[in-house]
Amino acid sequence: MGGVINVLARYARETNSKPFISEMSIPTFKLIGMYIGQSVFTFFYIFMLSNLGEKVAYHMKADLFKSVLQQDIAFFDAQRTGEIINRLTSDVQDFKSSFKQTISGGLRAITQIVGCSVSLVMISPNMTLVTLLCIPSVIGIGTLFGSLLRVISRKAQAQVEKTTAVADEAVSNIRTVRSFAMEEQEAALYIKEAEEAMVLNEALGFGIGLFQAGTNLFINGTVLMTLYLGGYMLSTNRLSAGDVMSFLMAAQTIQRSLAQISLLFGGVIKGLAAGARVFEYINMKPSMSLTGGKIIPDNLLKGDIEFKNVTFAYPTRRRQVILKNFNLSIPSGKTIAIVGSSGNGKSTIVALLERFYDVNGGSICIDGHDIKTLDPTWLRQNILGLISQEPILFGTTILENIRYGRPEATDEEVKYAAQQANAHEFISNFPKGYQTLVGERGATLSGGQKQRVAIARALLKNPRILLLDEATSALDGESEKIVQSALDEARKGRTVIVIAHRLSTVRNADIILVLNHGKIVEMGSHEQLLKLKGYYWALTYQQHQQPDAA
Ligand SMILES: Nc1ncnc2c1ncn2[C@@H]1O[C@H](COP(=O)(O)OP(=O)(O)OP(=O)(O)O)[C@@H](O)[C@H]1O
Repeated sequence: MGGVINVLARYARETNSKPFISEMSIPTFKLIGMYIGQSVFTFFYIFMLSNLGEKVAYHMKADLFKSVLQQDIAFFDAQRTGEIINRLTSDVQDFKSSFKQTISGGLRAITQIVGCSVSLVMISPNMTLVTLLCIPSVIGIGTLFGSLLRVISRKAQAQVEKTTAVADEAVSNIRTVRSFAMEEQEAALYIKEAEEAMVLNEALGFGIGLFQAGTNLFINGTVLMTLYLGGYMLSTNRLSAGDVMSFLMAAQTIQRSLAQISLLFGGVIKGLAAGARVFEYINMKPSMSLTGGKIIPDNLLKGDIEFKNVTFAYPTRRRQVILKNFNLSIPSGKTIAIVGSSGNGKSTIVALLERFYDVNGGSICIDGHDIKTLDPTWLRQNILGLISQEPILFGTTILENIRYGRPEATDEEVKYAAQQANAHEFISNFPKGYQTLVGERGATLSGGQKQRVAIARALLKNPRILLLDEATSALDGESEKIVQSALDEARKGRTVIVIAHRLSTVRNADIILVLNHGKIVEMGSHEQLLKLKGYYWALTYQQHQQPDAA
Protein backbone atom coordinates (compact mmCIF):
# COMPACT_ATOMS: atom_id res chain seq x y z
CA MET A 1 0.00 0.00 0.00
CA GLY A 2 2.87 2.36 0.95
CA GLY A 3 4.41 1.60 -2.43
CA VAL A 4 1.24 2.62 -4.25
CA ILE A 5 1.04 5.91 -2.31
CA ASN A 6 4.70 6.67 -3.05
CA VAL A 7 4.26 6.06 -6.75
CA LEU A 8 1.16 8.29 -6.87
CA ALA A 9 2.89 11.04 -4.82
CA ARG A 10 5.87 10.99 -7.11
CA TYR A 11 3.57 11.10 -10.08
CA ALA A 12 1.76 14.11 -8.64
CA ARG A 13 5.07 15.91 -8.01
CA GLU A 14 6.39 15.14 -11.46
CA THR A 15 3.20 16.30 -13.15
CA ASN A 16 3.21 19.50 -11.02
CA SER A 17 -0.35 18.87 -9.98
CA LYS A 18 -1.68 19.38 -13.46
CA PRO A 19 -5.25 18.08 -14.16
CA PHE A 20 -4.71 14.56 -13.01
CA ILE A 21 -6.92 12.09 -14.92
CA SER A 22 -6.57 13.68 -18.32
CA GLU A 23 -2.80 13.73 -17.95
CA MET A 24 -2.51 10.11 -16.91
CA SER A 25 -0.75 7.98 -19.50
CA ILE A 26 -1.85 4.48 -20.56
CA PRO A 27 1.04 2.76 -18.72
CA THR A 28 -0.17 4.45 -15.51
CA PHE A 29 -3.65 3.02 -16.00
CA LYS A 30 -2.04 -0.36 -16.57
CA LEU A 31 -0.04 0.03 -13.38
CA ILE A 32 -3.13 0.90 -11.32
CA GLY A 33 -5.02 -1.91 -13.03
CA MET A 34 -2.26 -4.32 -12.05
CA TYR A 35 -2.33 -3.16 -8.43
CA ILE A 36 -6.08 -3.60 -8.22
CA GLY A 37 -5.95 -6.81 -10.22
CA GLN A 38 -3.38 -8.25 -7.88
CA SER A 39 -5.58 -7.51 -4.84
CA VAL A 40 -8.60 -9.02 -6.52
CA PHE A 41 -6.65 -12.15 -7.46
CA THR A 42 -5.20 -12.39 -3.95
CA PHE A 43 -8.71 -12.23 -2.53
CA PHE A 44 -10.02 -14.93 -4.86
CA TYR A 45 -6.97 -17.09 -4.39
CA ILE A 46 -7.17 -16.99 -0.56
CA PHE A 47 -10.94 -17.30 -0.55
CA MET A 48 -11.01 -20.24 -2.93
CA LEU A 49 -8.13 -22.02 -1.24
CA SER A 50 -9.74 -21.57 2.15
CA ASN A 51 -13.06 -22.82 0.73
CA LEU A 52 -11.40 -25.83 -0.79
CA GLY A 53 -9.57 -26.65 2.45
CA GLU A 54 -12.76 -26.34 4.50
CA LYS A 55 -14.69 -28.51 2.05
CA VAL A 56 -12.01 -31.21 2.12
CA ALA A 57 -11.99 -31.13 5.95
CA TYR A 58 -15.79 -31.20 6.09
CA HIS A 59 -16.03 -34.23 3.80
CA MET A 60 -13.30 -36.01 5.72
CA LYS A 61 -15.03 -35.35 9.04
CA ALA A 62 -18.41 -36.42 7.73
CA ASP A 63 -17.06 -39.63 6.13
CA LEU A 64 -14.95 -40.41 9.17
CA PHE A 65 -17.80 -39.91 11.64
CA LYS A 66 -20.21 -41.96 9.51
CA SER A 67 -17.65 -44.73 9.23
CA VAL A 68 -16.91 -44.69 12.98
CA LEU A 69 -20.61 -44.95 13.84
CA GLN A 70 -20.93 -47.97 11.57
CA GLN A 71 -18.08 -49.93 13.10
CA ASP A 72 -18.68 -53.13 15.03
CA ILE A 73 -19.11 -52.81 18.79
CA ALA A 74 -15.85 -54.82 19.06
CA PHE A 75 -14.06 -51.83 17.52
CA PHE A 76 -15.27 -49.63 20.39
CA ASP A 77 -14.28 -52.33 22.91
CA ALA A 78 -10.73 -52.04 21.65
CA GLN A 79 -10.52 -48.27 21.05
CA ARG A 80 -10.59 -45.42 23.53
CA THR A 81 -13.03 -42.58 22.93
CA GLY A 82 -10.32 -39.91 23.15
CA GLU A 83 -8.35 -41.63 20.41
CA ILE A 84 -11.33 -41.66 18.07
CA ILE A 85 -12.15 -38.03 18.82
CA ASN A 86 -8.55 -37.07 18.16
CA ARG A 87 -8.78 -38.39 14.63
CA LEU A 88 -11.92 -36.34 14.08
CA THR A 89 -10.31 -33.17 15.40
CA SER A 90 -6.49 -32.86 15.36
CA ASP A 91 -5.81 -35.25 12.50
CA VAL A 92 -8.38 -33.67 10.19
CA GLN A 93 -7.06 -30.22 11.21
CA ASP A 94 -3.43 -31.23 10.52
CA PHE A 95 -4.39 -32.66 7.17
CA LYS A 96 -6.32 -29.52 6.23
CA SER A 97 -3.50 -27.15 7.19
CA SER A 98 -0.93 -29.19 5.34
CA PHE A 99 -3.23 -29.47 2.32
CA LYS A 100 -3.68 -25.69 2.17
CA GLN A 101 -0.01 -24.96 2.69
CA THR A 102 1.03 -27.49 0.09
CA ILE A 103 -1.35 -26.12 -2.50
CA SER A 104 -0.56 -22.45 -1.87
CA GLY A 105 3.20 -22.64 -1.30
CA GLY A 106 3.84 -25.75 -3.36
CA LEU A 107 1.96 -24.55 -6.43
CA ARG A 108 3.75 -21.22 -6.44
CA ALA A 109 7.16 -22.80 -5.92
CA ILE A 110 6.64 -25.45 -8.60
CA THR A 111 5.38 -22.88 -11.13
CA GLN A 112 8.40 -20.72 -10.42
CA ILE A 113 10.77 -23.66 -10.72
CA VAL A 114 9.27 -24.74 -14.05
CA GLY A 115 9.11 -21.19 -15.45
CA CYS A 116 12.65 -20.29 -14.41
CA SER A 117 14.01 -23.65 -15.58
CA VAL A 118 12.67 -22.88 -19.06
CA SER A 119 14.46 -19.49 -18.98
CA LEU A 120 17.65 -21.16 -17.83
CA VAL A 121 17.54 -23.68 -20.67
CA MET A 122 16.96 -20.88 -23.14
CA ILE A 123 19.95 -18.91 -21.83
CA SER A 124 22.43 -21.77 -21.48
CA PRO A 125 21.50 -25.47 -21.65
CA ASN A 126 24.94 -26.56 -20.38
CA MET A 127 24.90 -24.39 -17.31
CA THR A 128 21.28 -25.39 -16.67
CA LEU A 129 22.22 -29.04 -16.64
CA VAL A 130 24.83 -28.41 -13.94
CA THR A 131 22.55 -26.08 -11.98
CA LEU A 132 19.58 -28.43 -11.92
CA LEU A 133 21.64 -31.51 -11.18
CA CYS A 134 20.89 -31.10 -7.51
CA ILE A 135 17.12 -31.35 -7.96
CA PRO A 136 16.88 -35.13 -8.51
CA SER A 137 19.24 -35.71 -5.59
CA VAL A 138 17.14 -33.43 -3.36
CA ILE A 139 13.99 -35.30 -4.45
CA GLY A 140 15.66 -38.70 -3.88
CA ILE A 141 17.00 -37.84 -0.44
CA GLY A 142 13.73 -36.10 0.42
CA THR A 143 11.71 -39.21 -0.43
CA LEU A 144 13.96 -41.43 1.65
CA PHE A 145 14.05 -39.04 4.55
CA GLY A 146 10.33 -38.39 4.20
CA SER A 147 9.39 -42.03 4.69
CA LEU A 148 11.56 -42.16 7.82
CA LEU A 149 10.00 -38.98 9.18
CA ARG A 150 6.51 -40.23 8.38
CA VAL A 151 7.10 -43.17 10.71
CA ILE A 152 8.15 -40.80 13.52
CA SER A 153 5.22 -38.51 12.72
CA ARG A 154 2.77 -41.40 12.89
CA LYS A 155 4.20 -42.44 16.25
CA ALA A 156 4.03 -38.85 17.52
CA GLN A 157 0.41 -38.51 16.45
CA ALA A 158 -0.52 -41.84 18.05
CA GLN A 159 1.07 -40.58 21.25
CA VAL A 160 -0.87 -37.30 21.05
CA GLU A 161 -3.99 -39.44 20.60
CA LYS A 162 -3.13 -41.40 23.74
CA THR A 163 -2.61 -38.16 25.64
CA THR A 164 -6.03 -36.90 24.57
CA ALA A 165 -7.59 -40.21 25.64
CA VAL A 166 -6.13 -39.86 29.14
CA ALA A 167 -7.48 -36.30 29.44
CA ASP A 168 -10.84 -37.35 28.04
CA GLU A 169 -11.21 -40.17 30.54
CA ALA A 170 -10.21 -38.03 33.51
CA VAL A 171 -12.54 -35.17 32.59
CA SER A 172 -15.54 -37.33 31.74
CA ASN A 173 -15.09 -39.33 34.94
CA ILE A 174 -14.30 -36.32 37.11
CA ARG A 175 -16.66 -37.45 39.90
CA THR A 176 -14.80 -40.74 40.28
CA VAL A 177 -11.45 -38.95 40.08
CA ARG A 178 -12.56 -36.49 42.80
CA SER A 179 -14.06 -39.14 45.06
CA PHE A 180 -10.82 -41.12 45.00
CA ALA A 181 -8.76 -37.90 45.32
CA MET A 182 -6.81 -38.96 42.23
CA GLU A 183 -6.29 -35.49 40.71
CA GLU A 184 -2.52 -35.58 41.24
CA GLN A 185 -2.16 -39.07 39.75
CA GLU A 186 -4.34 -38.24 36.77
CA ALA A 187 -2.32 -35.06 36.17
CA ALA A 188 0.92 -37.05 36.47
CA LEU A 189 -0.35 -39.66 34.00
CA TYR A 190 -1.35 -36.94 31.55
CA ILE A 191 1.99 -35.17 31.93
CA LYS A 192 3.87 -38.44 31.33
CA GLU A 193 1.94 -39.11 28.12
CA ALA A 194 2.24 -35.47 27.01
CA GLU A 195 5.98 -35.60 27.65
CA GLU A 196 6.34 -38.68 25.45
CA ALA A 197 4.38 -36.88 22.73
CA MET A 198 6.67 -33.86 23.14
CA VAL A 199 9.82 -36.01 22.82
CA LEU A 200 8.50 -37.67 19.66
CA ASN A 201 7.49 -34.32 18.16
CA GLU A 202 10.91 -32.92 19.06
CA ALA A 203 12.53 -35.86 17.25
CA LEU A 204 10.31 -35.06 14.28
CA GLY A 205 11.36 -31.39 14.44
CA PHE A 206 15.01 -32.47 14.61
CA GLY A 207 14.59 -34.64 11.51
CA ILE A 208 12.78 -31.91 9.59
CA GLY A 209 15.46 -29.37 10.60
CA LEU A 210 18.20 -31.74 9.48
CA PHE A 211 16.52 -32.22 6.15
CA GLN A 212 16.05 -28.50 5.61
CA ALA A 213 19.66 -27.75 6.55
CA GLY A 214 20.88 -30.42 4.12
CA THR A 215 18.63 -29.12 1.37
CA ASN A 216 19.87 -25.56 1.90
CA LEU A 217 23.46 -26.76 1.75
CA PHE A 218 22.75 -28.37 -1.59
CA ILE A 219 20.89 -25.39 -2.96
CA ASN A 220 23.46 -22.83 -1.85
CA GLY A 221 26.18 -25.01 -3.32
CA THR A 222 24.31 -24.86 -6.59
CA VAL A 223 24.24 -21.05 -6.48
CA LEU A 224 28.00 -20.95 -5.85
CA MET A 225 28.49 -23.35 -8.73
CA THR A 226 26.34 -21.11 -10.96
CA LEU A 227 28.41 -18.06 -9.98
CA TYR A 228 31.61 -19.85 -10.72
CA LEU A 229 30.37 -21.23 -14.03
CA GLY A 230 28.82 -17.87 -14.97
CA GLY A 231 32.13 -16.10 -14.35
CA TYR A 232 33.97 -18.68 -16.38
CA MET A 233 31.57 -18.41 -19.34
CA LEU A 234 31.70 -14.61 -19.18
CA SER A 235 35.50 -14.64 -19.22
CA THR A 236 35.55 -17.03 -22.18
CA ASN A 237 32.94 -14.92 -23.99
CA ARG A 238 30.47 -17.77 -24.22
CA LEU A 239 27.81 -15.71 -22.49
CA SER A 240 27.12 -11.98 -22.34
CA ALA A 241 27.06 -10.15 -19.00
CA GLY A 242 23.30 -9.63 -19.40
CA ASP A 243 22.73 -13.37 -19.94
CA VAL A 244 24.81 -14.24 -16.90
CA MET A 245 22.77 -11.77 -14.81
CA SER A 246 19.46 -13.17 -16.09
CA PHE A 247 20.72 -16.68 -15.45
CA LEU A 248 21.70 -15.80 -11.89
CA MET A 249 18.34 -14.13 -11.22
CA ALA A 250 16.41 -17.17 -12.49
CA ALA A 251 18.68 -19.57 -10.59
CA GLN A 252 18.11 -17.57 -7.41
CA THR A 253 14.35 -17.76 -7.87
CA ILE A 254 14.64 -21.52 -8.26
CA GLN A 255 16.80 -21.62 -5.14
CA ARG A 256 14.18 -19.68 -3.15
CA SER A 257 11.40 -21.92 -4.47
CA LEU A 258 13.31 -25.05 -3.52
CA ALA A 259 13.94 -23.62 -0.06
CA GLN A 260 10.19 -22.92 0.18
CA ILE A 261 9.41 -26.54 -0.79
CA SER A 262 11.85 -27.84 1.79
CA LEU A 263 10.11 -25.66 4.41
CA LEU A 264 6.77 -27.15 3.37
CA PHE A 265 8.23 -30.60 3.75
CA GLY A 266 7.60 -30.80 7.52
CA GLY A 267 3.95 -29.82 7.14
CA VAL A 268 3.48 -32.31 4.31
CA ILE A 269 4.94 -35.12 6.44
CA LYS A 270 2.53 -34.32 9.28
CA GLY A 271 -0.39 -33.93 6.89
CA LEU A 272 0.31 -37.24 5.16
CA ALA A 273 0.57 -39.11 8.47
CA ALA A 274 -2.63 -37.44 9.73
CA GLY A 275 -4.42 -38.19 6.45
CA ALA A 276 -3.34 -41.83 6.61
CA ARG A 277 -4.81 -42.14 10.09
CA VAL A 278 -8.08 -40.55 9.04
CA PHE A 279 -8.39 -42.75 5.94
CA GLU A 280 -7.52 -45.82 7.96
CA TYR A 281 -10.84 -45.38 9.79
CA ILE A 282 -12.77 -44.14 6.74
CA ASN A 283 -11.77 -47.25 4.77
CA MET A 284 -12.36 -49.66 7.65
CA LYS A 285 -15.22 -51.98 6.78
CA PRO A 286 -17.37 -53.27 9.66
CA SER A 287 -17.91 -57.04 9.63
CA MET A 288 -21.66 -56.53 10.04
CA SER A 289 -23.53 -53.89 8.10
CA LEU A 290 -26.19 -51.75 9.76
CA THR A 291 -28.82 -52.22 7.10
CA GLY A 292 -29.96 -54.82 4.63
CA GLY A 293 -31.77 -58.08 5.26
CA LYS A 294 -35.27 -59.37 5.87
CA ILE A 295 -38.05 -57.55 7.66
CA ILE A 296 -40.80 -59.63 9.27
CA PRO A 297 -44.19 -58.12 8.36
CA ASP A 298 -46.13 -56.75 11.35
CA ASN A 299 -48.96 -59.24 10.96
CA LEU A 300 -46.56 -62.21 11.14
CA LEU A 301 -44.46 -60.86 13.98
CA LYS A 302 -44.87 -62.78 17.25
CA GLY A 303 -41.68 -62.41 19.26
CA ASP A 304 -40.52 -66.02 19.76
CA ILE A 305 -36.83 -66.18 20.60
CA GLU A 306 -34.57 -69.18 20.19
CA PHE A 307 -30.86 -69.66 20.88
CA LYS A 308 -29.70 -72.83 19.07
CA ASN A 309 -26.34 -74.32 20.06
CA VAL A 310 -24.83 -70.86 20.45
CA THR A 311 -21.10 -70.64 21.04
CA PHE A 312 -19.54 -67.25 21.61
CA ALA A 313 -16.32 -65.56 22.71
CA TYR A 314 -15.80 -61.77 22.66
CA PRO A 315 -13.62 -60.63 19.71
CA THR A 316 -11.20 -58.92 22.09
CA ARG A 317 -10.82 -62.11 24.16
CA ARG A 318 -11.09 -64.97 21.73
CA ARG A 319 -9.82 -67.59 24.13
CA GLN A 320 -12.44 -67.00 26.83
CA VAL A 321 -15.53 -68.85 25.61
CA ILE A 322 -18.56 -67.29 27.30
CA LEU A 323 -21.34 -69.46 25.85
CA LYS A 324 -20.82 -73.00 24.59
CA ASN A 325 -23.59 -74.90 22.82
CA PHE A 326 -26.11 -72.71 24.59
CA ASN A 327 -29.80 -73.48 23.94
CA LEU A 328 -32.77 -71.44 25.05
CA SER A 329 -36.30 -71.09 23.78
CA ILE A 330 -38.57 -68.22 24.84
CA PRO A 331 -42.18 -68.33 23.60
CA SER A 332 -43.69 -65.00 22.58
CA GLY A 333 -45.39 -62.99 25.30
CA LYS A 334 -43.52 -64.76 28.10
CA THR A 335 -41.16 -63.21 30.61
CA ILE A 336 -37.99 -65.09 31.21
CA ALA A 337 -35.56 -64.15 33.94
CA ILE A 338 -31.89 -65.00 33.83
CA VAL A 339 -30.09 -65.11 37.16
CA GLY A 340 -26.69 -66.31 38.27
CA SER A 341 -23.57 -64.94 39.83
CA SER A 342 -21.58 -62.14 38.28
CA GLY A 343 -19.63 -62.71 35.04
CA ASN A 344 -21.65 -65.76 34.00
CA GLY A 345 -22.73 -64.41 30.62
CA LYS A 346 -26.18 -62.98 31.38
CA SER A 347 -25.59 -59.61 29.69
CA THR A 348 -23.82 -61.39 26.85
CA ILE A 349 -27.12 -63.07 25.93
CA VAL A 350 -28.75 -59.66 25.58
CA ALA A 351 -25.78 -58.28 23.61
CA LEU A 352 -26.02 -61.19 21.18
CA LEU A 353 -29.74 -60.71 20.69
CA GLU A 354 -29.11 -57.02 19.92
CA ARG A 355 -26.47 -58.26 17.44
CA PHE A 356 -23.80 -56.14 19.05
CA TYR A 357 -21.67 -59.18 18.27
CA ASP A 358 -22.25 -62.17 15.98
CA VAL A 359 -22.20 -65.68 17.41
CA ASN A 360 -19.22 -67.88 16.56
CA GLY A 361 -21.35 -71.02 16.28
CA GLY A 362 -25.06 -71.91 16.23
CA SER A 363 -27.77 -69.32 15.64
CA ILE A 364 -30.24 -66.99 17.31
CA CYS A 365 -33.70 -66.86 15.78
CA ILE A 366 -36.67 -64.54 16.14
CA ASP A 367 -39.91 -66.15 14.94
CA GLY A 368 -37.80 -68.81 13.24
CA HIS A 369 -35.59 -66.32 11.32
CA ASP A 370 -31.88 -66.30 12.04
CA ILE A 371 -31.17 -62.73 13.21
CA LYS A 372 -28.18 -62.66 10.86
CA THR A 373 -30.69 -62.65 7.99
CA LEU A 374 -32.80 -59.82 9.46
CA ASP A 375 -32.22 -56.11 8.85
CA PRO A 376 -30.22 -54.98 11.93
CA THR A 377 -31.59 -51.42 11.91
CA TRP A 378 -35.17 -52.67 11.68
CA LEU A 379 -34.46 -55.19 14.45
CA ARG A 380 -33.04 -52.59 16.84
CA GLN A 381 -35.42 -49.80 15.89
CA ASN A 382 -38.68 -51.72 15.96
CA ILE A 383 -38.36 -55.09 17.64
CA LEU A 384 -35.98 -54.79 20.54
CA GLY A 385 -36.24 -52.38 23.46
CA LEU A 386 -33.17 -52.43 25.68
CA ILE A 387 -33.11 -50.90 29.14
CA SER A 388 -29.84 -51.32 30.93
CA GLN A 389 -28.49 -50.67 34.38
CA GLU A 390 -26.85 -47.37 33.54
CA PRO A 391 -29.28 -45.38 31.43
CA ILE A 392 -27.31 -42.99 29.26
CA LEU A 393 -29.18 -39.83 28.34
CA PHE A 394 -28.04 -37.18 25.88
CA GLY A 395 -27.35 -33.61 26.99
CA THR A 396 -30.58 -32.20 25.62
CA THR A 397 -34.21 -31.85 26.81
CA ILE A 398 -36.27 -34.65 28.36
CA LEU A 399 -38.59 -34.46 25.36
CA GLU A 400 -35.77 -35.04 22.90
CA ASN A 401 -34.32 -37.81 25.03
CA ILE A 402 -37.57 -39.74 25.02
CA ARG A 403 -38.12 -39.00 21.35
CA TYR A 404 -34.76 -40.64 20.63
CA GLY A 405 -36.77 -43.88 20.77
CA ARG A 406 -38.78 -42.83 17.72
CA PRO A 407 -37.78 -39.48 16.17
CA GLU A 408 -41.07 -39.05 14.31
CA ALA A 409 -43.22 -39.46 17.48
CA THR A 410 -45.57 -36.59 18.35
CA ASP A 411 -45.42 -34.71 21.67
CA GLU A 412 -48.56 -36.59 22.72
CA GLU A 413 -46.95 -39.97 22.04
CA VAL A 414 -43.89 -38.90 24.03
CA LYS A 415 -46.13 -37.93 26.95
CA TYR A 416 -48.00 -41.23 26.74
CA ALA A 417 -44.72 -43.18 26.86
CA ALA A 418 -43.65 -41.09 29.86
CA GLN A 419 -46.95 -41.92 31.60
CA GLN A 420 -46.40 -45.63 30.97
CA ALA A 421 -42.92 -45.28 32.47
CA ASN A 422 -44.21 -43.49 35.62
CA ALA A 423 -42.18 -40.48 34.53
CA HIS A 424 -44.87 -37.99 33.51
CA GLU A 425 -45.48 -36.76 37.03
CA PHE A 426 -41.92 -35.89 37.98
CA ILE A 427 -41.31 -34.35 34.54
CA SER A 428 -44.40 -32.15 34.88
CA ASN A 429 -43.16 -30.97 38.26
CA PHE A 430 -40.01 -29.47 36.73
CA PRO A 431 -40.49 -25.74 36.00
CA LYS A 432 -39.71 -26.34 32.32
CA GLY A 433 -41.47 -29.71 32.14
CA TYR A 434 -40.51 -31.73 29.08
CA GLN A 435 -38.21 -28.92 27.94
CA THR A 436 -35.94 -29.41 30.97
CA LEU A 437 -32.32 -29.88 29.97
CA VAL A 438 -30.87 -33.00 31.56
CA GLY A 439 -27.16 -32.05 31.43
CA GLU A 440 -24.35 -34.16 30.06
CA ARG A 441 -25.30 -37.86 30.20
CA GLY A 442 -28.38 -36.84 32.23
CA ALA A 443 -26.27 -35.60 35.17
CA THR A 444 -29.02 -33.35 36.54
CA LEU A 445 -31.54 -36.17 37.04
CA SER A 446 -31.59 -38.72 39.85
CA GLY A 447 -30.84 -42.37 39.06
CA GLY A 448 -34.51 -43.33 39.28
CA GLN A 449 -35.58 -40.39 37.10
CA LYS A 450 -32.98 -41.19 34.47
CA GLN A 451 -34.09 -44.80 34.43
CA ARG A 452 -37.74 -43.83 33.95
CA VAL A 453 -36.82 -41.50 31.06
CA ALA A 454 -34.86 -44.41 29.57
CA ILE A 455 -37.88 -46.69 29.97
CA ALA A 456 -40.13 -44.13 28.28
CA ARG A 457 -37.58 -43.88 25.47
CA ALA A 458 -37.63 -47.65 24.99
CA LEU A 459 -41.44 -47.90 25.24
CA LEU A 460 -41.95 -45.15 22.68
CA LYS A 461 -40.86 -47.51 19.94
CA ASN A 462 -43.39 -50.07 21.18
CA PRO A 463 -40.93 -52.95 20.94
CA ARG A 464 -42.12 -56.54 20.60
CA ILE A 465 -39.26 -57.76 22.76
CA LEU A 466 -38.12 -56.00 25.92
CA LEU A 467 -34.63 -56.59 27.29
CA LEU A 468 -34.16 -55.50 30.88
CA ASP A 469 -30.53 -55.80 31.87
CA GLU A 470 -30.32 -55.01 35.59
CA ALA A 471 -32.78 -52.20 34.91
CA THR A 472 -33.46 -51.54 38.58
CA SER A 473 -30.28 -52.67 40.28
CA ALA A 474 -28.75 -49.19 40.55
CA LEU A 475 -31.81 -47.80 42.31
CA ASP A 476 -32.69 -47.49 45.98
CA GLY A 477 -35.71 -49.32 47.38
CA GLU A 478 -38.19 -46.47 46.83
CA SER A 479 -37.13 -45.67 43.26
CA GLU A 480 -36.95 -49.36 42.48
CA LYS A 481 -40.60 -49.81 43.44
CA ILE A 482 -41.70 -47.01 41.13
CA VAL A 483 -39.52 -48.20 38.25
CA GLN A 484 -40.51 -51.83 38.83
CA SER A 485 -44.20 -50.99 38.62
CA ALA A 486 -43.51 -49.14 35.35
CA LEU A 487 -41.69 -52.20 34.04
CA ASP A 488 -44.47 -54.58 35.15
CA GLU A 489 -46.84 -52.47 33.11
CA ALA A 490 -44.46 -52.41 30.14
CA ARG A 491 -44.08 -56.19 30.13
CA LYS A 492 -47.71 -56.74 29.15
CA GLY A 493 -48.09 -58.29 25.71
CA ARG A 494 -44.35 -58.48 25.11
CA THR A 495 -41.64 -61.12 25.17
CA VAL A 496 -39.34 -60.05 27.97
CA ILE A 497 -35.87 -61.09 29.06
CA VAL A 498 -35.05 -59.86 32.55
CA ILE A 499 -31.57 -60.00 33.95
CA ALA A 500 -31.39 -59.28 37.63
CA HIS A 501 -29.23 -59.80 40.64
CA ARG A 502 -31.99 -59.03 43.10
CA LEU A 503 -34.08 -62.17 43.03
CA SER A 504 -37.05 -60.32 44.49
CA THR A 505 -37.47 -58.61 41.11
CA VAL A 506 -37.73 -61.84 39.10
CA ARG A 507 -40.27 -63.78 41.14
CA ASN A 508 -43.10 -62.95 38.78
CA ALA A 509 -41.27 -64.19 35.70
CA ASP A 510 -42.90 -67.08 33.80
CA ILE A 511 -39.61 -68.96 33.69
CA ILE A 512 -36.45 -68.34 35.66
CA LEU A 513 -33.22 -69.84 34.47
CA VAL A 514 -30.01 -70.02 36.40
CA LEU A 515 -26.82 -69.54 34.44
CA ASN A 516 -23.52 -70.92 35.60
CA HIS A 517 -20.36 -70.55 33.50
CA GLY A 518 -22.46 -69.89 30.43
CA LYS A 519 -24.64 -72.99 30.91
CA ILE A 520 -28.24 -73.27 32.09
CA VAL A 521 -28.09 -75.30 35.27
CA GLU A 522 -31.69 -74.84 36.50
CA MET A 523 -34.93 -73.72 34.93
CA GLY A 524 -38.49 -73.31 36.23
CA SER A 525 -40.79 -71.03 38.19
CA HIS A 526 -39.75 -69.39 41.45
CA GLU A 527 -41.56 -72.02 43.51
CA GLN A 528 -40.24 -74.94 41.45
CA LEU A 529 -36.68 -73.73 41.73
CA LEU A 530 -36.90 -73.16 45.46
CA LYS A 531 -38.10 -76.74 45.90
CA LEU A 532 -35.04 -78.02 44.02
CA LYS A 533 -32.83 -76.61 46.76
CA GLY A 534 -30.05 -76.12 44.21
CA TYR A 535 -28.34 -73.01 42.75
CA TYR A 536 -31.41 -70.80 42.85
CA TRP A 537 -32.19 -71.74 46.39
CA ALA A 538 -28.54 -71.02 47.34
CA LEU A 539 -28.67 -67.61 45.63
CA THR A 540 -31.91 -66.76 47.45
CA TYR A 541 -30.42 -67.92 50.70
CA GLN A 542 -27.31 -65.76 50.12
CA GLN A 543 -29.46 -62.71 49.47
CA HIS A 544 -31.50 -63.30 52.62
CA GLN A 545 -28.21 -63.12 54.48
CA GLN A 546 -27.63 -59.68 52.89
CA PRO A 547 -30.86 -57.77 53.53
CA ASP A 548 -29.68 -54.87 51.37
CA ALA A 549 -29.44 -56.96 48.30
CA ALA A 550 -32.73 -58.80 48.62
N1 LIG B 1 -17.01 -56.36 25.74
C1 LIG B 1 -16.38 -57.39 26.31
N2 LIG B 1 -15.21 -57.81 25.83
C2 LIG B 1 -14.57 -58.87 26.38
N3 LIG B 1 -15.07 -59.59 27.41
C3 LIG B 1 -16.25 -59.22 27.91
C4 LIG B 1 -16.97 -58.10 27.40
N4 LIG B 1 -18.11 -57.96 28.11
C5 LIG B 1 -18.10 -58.95 29.03
N5 LIG B 1 -16.99 -59.69 28.92
C6 LIG B 1 -16.65 -60.88 29.71
O1 LIG B 1 -17.63 -61.87 29.47
C7 LIG B 1 -17.97 -62.56 30.66
C8 LIG B 1 -19.49 -62.50 30.84
O2 LIG B 1 -19.85 -61.17 31.03
P1 LIG B 1 -21.36 -60.72 31.21
O3 LIG B 1 -21.37 -59.24 31.26
O4 LIG B 1 -22.19 -61.38 30.19
O5 LIG B 1 -21.67 -61.34 32.65
P2 LIG B 1 -22.95 -61.13 33.56
O6 LIG B 1 -23.39 -62.47 33.99
O7 LIG B 1 -23.95 -60.26 32.91
O8 LIG B 1 -22.26 -60.37 34.77
P3 LIG B 1 -22.90 -59.29 35.77
O9 LIG B 1 -23.97 -60.00 36.51
O10 LIG B 1 -21.76 -58.95 36.66
O11 LIG B 1 -23.40 -58.16 34.94
C9 LIG B 1 -17.19 -61.89 31.78
O12 LIG B 1 -16.07 -62.70 32.07
C10 LIG B 1 -16.73 -60.58 31.18
O13 LIG B 1 -15.48 -60.22 31.69
